[in-house]
Amino acid sequence: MNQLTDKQAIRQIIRQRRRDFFGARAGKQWSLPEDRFGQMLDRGTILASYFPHGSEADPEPVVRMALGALATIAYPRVDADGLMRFYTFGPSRSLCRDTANMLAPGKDAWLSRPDVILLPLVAFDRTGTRLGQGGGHYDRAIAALGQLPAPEHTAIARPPIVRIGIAWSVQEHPPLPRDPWDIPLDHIITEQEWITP
Ligand SMILES: Nc1nc2c(c(=O)[nH]1)N(C=O)[C@@H](CNc1ccc(C(=O)N[C@@H](CCC(=O)O)C(=O)O)cc1)CN2
Ligand SMILES: Nc1ncnc2c1ncn2[C@@H]1O[C@H](COP(=O)(O)OP(=O)(O)OP(=O)(O)O)[C@@H](O)[C@H]1O
Repeated sequence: MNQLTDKQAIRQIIRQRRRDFFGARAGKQWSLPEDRFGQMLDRGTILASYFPHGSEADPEPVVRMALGALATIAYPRVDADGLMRFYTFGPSRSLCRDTANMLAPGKDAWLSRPDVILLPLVAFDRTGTRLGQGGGHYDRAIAALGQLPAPEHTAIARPPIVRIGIAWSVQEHPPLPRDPWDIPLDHIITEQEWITP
């Protein structure tokens, strides 16, 4: 099997597992297995979350922690040019359906550059490989953010964006295929544990 069909086969298996797990869970609520945010989140940090879809894990416990630290929350939006960007809510706090048909901040939202990104995923492995929906949205968005110049008047390079996968424990898979464009995760948080490859 080549890498492409490999990825697709794994997506099918894990999506089914995720649906079964989600369907059987009486309480969909979960809490963070441990608080390791420490220095990661504080006033002024921009944290990108996402609106969960279907049986995806809900990043709500992480968002609640971030709001407590006075961080700002951003959400992804797939724009008409097919590129995904991150936005914080504008004055109207309106939502729209983006071109991927996901809930997203509306027209007046502000384009932003997150410091920490929570990534939805289909499957992950312990080395930080992430298998998403197959659109390549997150890999392309993070690659584009990395190319932005540092803020004006500073000689200091931007710190790298921290990437945290959010998943149910059943989405773990033995070593996944990794393509050259796949940007690895720094951490994975499940309802059971915090994994740092
Ligand atoms: N909650 C969430 N928001 C997100 C993403 C995501 O994966 N999850 N994305 C990540 O790139 C972007 C949108 N891209 C997407 C690309 C494809 C599909 C899709 O085809 N979904 C299928 C399968 C769902 C399932 O069973 O798991 C579907 O809706 O039928 C959805 C979103 C941005 N926002
Ligand atoms: N940095 C990049 N530049 C150009 N193309 C890219 C980049 N990253 C990914 N792609 C393209 O996106 C396609 C899908 O990639 P992949 O299967 O890894 O998606 P995914 O990470 O599972 O999806 P998603 O992030 O949307 O959930 C690939 O065919 C690849 O060519």
